Formats: sequence, structure tokens, C-alpha cells
Amino acid sequence: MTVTLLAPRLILSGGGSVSKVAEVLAQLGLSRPLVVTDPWMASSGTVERCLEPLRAAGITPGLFHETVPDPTDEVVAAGVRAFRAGDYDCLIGFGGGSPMDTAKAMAILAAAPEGVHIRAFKVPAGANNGAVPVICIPTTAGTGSEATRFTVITDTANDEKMLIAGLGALPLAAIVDHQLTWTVPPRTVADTGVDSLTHALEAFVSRKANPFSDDYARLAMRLIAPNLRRAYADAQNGGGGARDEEAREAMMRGAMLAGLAFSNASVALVHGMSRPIGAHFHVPHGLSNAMLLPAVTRFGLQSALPRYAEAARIMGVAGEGEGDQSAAARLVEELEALNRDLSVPSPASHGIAADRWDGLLETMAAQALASGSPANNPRVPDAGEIVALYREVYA
Ligand SMILES: NC(=O)c1ccc[n+]([C@@H]2O[C@H](COP(=O)([O-])OP(=O)(O)OC[C@H]3O[C@@H](n4cnc5c(N)ncnc54)[C@H](O)[C@@H]3O)[C@@H](O)[C@H]2O)c1
Ligand SMILES: CCCCCCO
Repeated sequence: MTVTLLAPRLILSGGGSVSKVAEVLAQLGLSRPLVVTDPWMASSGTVERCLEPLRAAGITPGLFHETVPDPTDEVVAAGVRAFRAGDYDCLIGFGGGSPMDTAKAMAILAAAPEGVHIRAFKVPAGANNGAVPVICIPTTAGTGSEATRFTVITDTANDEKMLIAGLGALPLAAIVDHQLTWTVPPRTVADTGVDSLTHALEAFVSRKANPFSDDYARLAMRLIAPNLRRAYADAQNGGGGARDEEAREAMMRGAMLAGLAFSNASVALVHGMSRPIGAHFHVPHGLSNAMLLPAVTRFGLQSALPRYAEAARIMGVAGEGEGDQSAAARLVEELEALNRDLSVPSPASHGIAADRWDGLLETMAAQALASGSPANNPRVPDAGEIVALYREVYA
């Protein structure tokens, strides 16, 4: 089986590794970065963890701190204008998935002729073109965007979350420093943690799974499953007393490995369904995945039973000698228990009351099918089945 592995050229990991950002740029022959981040990172001073080491190395970094959650084409265009207004040779995405995706989309657009809109690179076109070098430094654990060839940008003209894929979106380097997650609120620790578990599980059952992606997915599940509740408790503890550094580092590495897995195997129905929810209801990406994960996993269980059963064993919720049917059932039970333990809110509590959906269900089912992700699902659903799932999950 011929398999291609797509990954950043350099990945630096470990507590405090963000302090080596100038050395990473030097290794890559880069010296004039524009740092791309969100307003909180700037106002809280957190972005100084990246800026200060750059200045100490004699580098004068630019700063674009206007990114928004679920980044939009308009913010990407504003970022490209900022990039073109300066003499920059690279971009540093510093933050959660939103700033990182913004930087990746800016990198693609900045390498295109003036006036081209980012939707020109929407899948199925993809962006295998050249791009401005991007270094990603995640501060949530996590989307895994620091290691993937994707960026997700909302087209404000029609409220659609566009998937942009290709080598042009793949970061040249990533610095994965779990100490940057100390300040993440518990809700976001939980949502981004379930997001990373969803990435690993969906890559593992995907019809595009391959030996490379399987290895990364297995490693990711092995790291995330026993540490997500610990990381959540650590965030709730708010740093009072000793940090659970072991759990936080495991979550950060697990999120990046899950990113490598789905970057090479794609995702499946959970992501296909969560994207329209994010676009229509502005539910945070990780949360919309978490809300769907147990029900969609139960929906597809019989179509990839051995894989789901192995995932249960890897996550430590089924015994090695346990039969596939029983092991896979335990996986669904664990995902439901995880949502309870992480207080994943019900959709209704997020203001998505079922009666608001009448006109939207068909649109969301169509968008889910058009997203391409469901085609990677072992059991490719039809629009009616997706509508039924939405009703079940959001009843
Ligand atoms: N490109 C990919 O492969 C990929 C994969 C999954 C998700 N995504 C995208 O990523 C985005 C979601 O990213 P996310 O879940 O990381 O959330 P986010 O980047 O939108 O951040 C969520 C909130 O957490 C805050 N935050 C982030 N790091 C923090 C820290 N260390 N301390 C305190 N607050 C912090 C942010 O300021 C923001 O208010 C979505 O747009 C989604 O589409 C992309
Ligand atoms: C192939 C789909 C990639 C999804 C990116 C995270 O939402």
C-alpha cells in the first residue's frame, strides 16, 4: 500500500519550548515574522511569551491581533493587507485553532495575486499551491491545526464554513508547549479535548485510514483517553496547588498526533455534521463535536465494529479478550460518560431548541453531505439519516 505522510518539517515539543521560537525561525532561515493572534492573547499579555524571545534575539515581530473565533474571510483579508503592508517573510499563528487557521489562510492568500478571494481555494479545489511559511504555536489542546493541511474559514457572504486543504495550508513548523494551556478556561479545555479525541477516532474509522494515520490515531487515543478528565480537573483547580503537568502535556501531544492522523486520513460524519452547527448557531467547534460524538458513534458502530472495538481497548474501556460487539458498546458508554463528566451542555441549553430547526434541518443535512467528511464514514448516511440524527441529538 503506497502511503504519503504529510507533516510539518519541524515540531518542537515540551514545557517552555515557546521560548525557542527565535531559534526555530533561524533554523528555517526566517527572520521577519508577523505574529497572528486573537484579542485576548494581546490584551492579557499572553502573546508576549512569543514576542519577547523574538525581540531578545534582535527580531522585530509584527502583530496582527484581530482574529475571531471561527475565522472569517473578512479577517483573513484584513490579515493579508497587514502582511503586505510590512516586509515580513513568514507568519506565526499563536493561539487556538482560530488564530492558527487565520494565519494558514493568510499564508495561502498572500501568495496569490491581489484580489483573489480565499473561497477560490475551497475544497475540492484545495490549496496545493505555494504559500508564505507559517509556524504554528497552539495554546489549546486542541485542534491539531498546528500539524494539519487544513484551514476552516467562514464565508460571511453565505454563512458557510469552508474547508481549505492542501500543502499550502500545512505549517512549516510547530512549537507544542503545553504550559501555554495553563490559562485555558475549563469549558474550553473540555471542548478542545473532546475535539482532539474526535479527530483521532474519526481518522481511525475513516475509509481513508492508512498505516501512518492509524499509528498516529492509536497514539493519540492512548494519550487523550486517560488524561482528558485530569486536564479538566486541573483547569477547574485553576492552578491552585501543583499543576497536573503530566496530563496537560499528554493532552497537548495527543491533540497534535490526532491532527497528524486526520490530516492524513480525513475526518468523518461528526465533523460533517458539526460544521453547519458552528456556521448557523456559532457553537464553538469542539463543543459542537462533543455534542454529536456519542450519538454519531452509536449510529455508525456496526459499520466499523472491529475498529471501534479496538479504539475501546486502546482507550482502556474494554478488555483485550472482550468481543468486538461488547467492546464497541463500551466505547459508546464511555463517550456518553465523558460528556457527563465534562459537563458538555445539551444543545437545547445552548439555545438550539428543536423548533428552531424546521427550516434548517434539510440545509444542514445538505451541507453536512457536501462537506465531504461523511464520504469517509464507514457507513455513508443519506440526508434523511442525518436529519434523523440531528433530531435525536438535539431533541
Ligand atoms: N485546521 C484544522 O485542522 C482545524 C481542526 C479543528 C478545528 N479547527 C478550527 O479551530 C477553531 C477552534 O479552535 P479552538 O477550539 O482552539 O478555539 P479558539 O481558537 O476559537 O479559542 C477559543 C477561545 O479560547 C481562548 N483561548 C485560547 N487559548 C487560550 C489560553 N491559553 N488561555 C486562555 N484562553 C485561551 C481564545 O482567546 C478564545 O476566546 C475553529 O474555527 C475550527 O474550525 C481547525
Ligand atoms: C477533512 C476535514 C478537516 C476538518 C478540519 C476540522 O474541522
